[in-house]
Amino acid sequence: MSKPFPVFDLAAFETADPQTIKTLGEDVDRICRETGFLAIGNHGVPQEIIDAAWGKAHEFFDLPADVKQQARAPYDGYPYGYLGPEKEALAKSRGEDTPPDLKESFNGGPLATPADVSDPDALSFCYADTIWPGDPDGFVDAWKTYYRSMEDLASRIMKVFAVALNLPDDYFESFIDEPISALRALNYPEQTLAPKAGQLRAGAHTDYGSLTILLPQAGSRGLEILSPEGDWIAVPPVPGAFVINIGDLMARWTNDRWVSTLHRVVNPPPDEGGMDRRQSFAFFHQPNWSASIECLESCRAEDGGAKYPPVLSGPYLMSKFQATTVPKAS
Ligand SMILES: O=C(O)CCC(=O)C(=O)O
Ligand SMILES: [Fe+2]
Repeated sequence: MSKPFPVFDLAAFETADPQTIKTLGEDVDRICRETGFLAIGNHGVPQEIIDAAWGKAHEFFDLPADVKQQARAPYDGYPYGYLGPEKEALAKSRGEDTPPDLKESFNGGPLATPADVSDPDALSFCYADTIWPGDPDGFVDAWKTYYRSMEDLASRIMKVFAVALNLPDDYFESFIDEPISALRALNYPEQTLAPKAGQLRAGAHTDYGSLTILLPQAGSRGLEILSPEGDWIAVPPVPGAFVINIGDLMARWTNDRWVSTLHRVVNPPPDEGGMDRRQSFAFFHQPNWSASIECLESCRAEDGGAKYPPVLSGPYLMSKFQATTVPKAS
């Protein structure tokens, strides 16, 4: 029997007494050791901000393909702008060769470039311009407002994570004060044609950063996580809540105490009339470009060892992202 999907009450945590905070932190630690997926309710992000961004993304995906292409990423491996269907295979991030994912997406990076950034890779990759669409009207404002809300929510969740790891609640602050997070609106188009063998809406992958804040379409199906027992289990959208999951950098920070769980988005079953379109938002919170992600002292093995060498947040992200690009057919 699968356990009910855990929902964490963020406002309750933030206003609780020290003993309750500790207990809630222990709950989060347990969840992050088991699956690293939970829902965050009572998060305080205004519904109007969510609805506005969601609606504009929906209008954008409804545009004809040639109009969407006007906002396309200018070359393969460019991180932002519109990425049409079959342009990325997430399973390739793990070295698995699959047909490209069926999803299309619009991607946007940090809203500003800090004055002290000079690394050419940082400037040409994560601080590259977002290629904004001209249509629909109001898209950019709604997007930026949602992005800011996610940035703020992510830093509040990082405080919960610090407590869950028995660290001072501001422990991660200096690693995430110039975050290089990206927001991705995803659309899984209606499936009128049978997929190729092994082709999914989004192939099995782990996320790369510290944490992801997902907003799956209300009532939709398709998101699955690999359970510790090795079964694919459905993650249901939780009304009024965001689904969050930890990424690879959090697993590295904690020496795999916490798991960056494999997940995927499967095709709707054809025998249930399921060709349905599905939309989602994924906010990938990513520590500062040059933050060194190194095993936390409290997570080291008894002999002081760590499973992974330190990595820099930005270069790690860049290498993972570029591995998933589907090169143009020549
Ligand atoms: O659309 C979803 O529900 C999940 C998307 C996802 O896992 C991703 O983009 O990394
Ligand atoms: Fe993901």
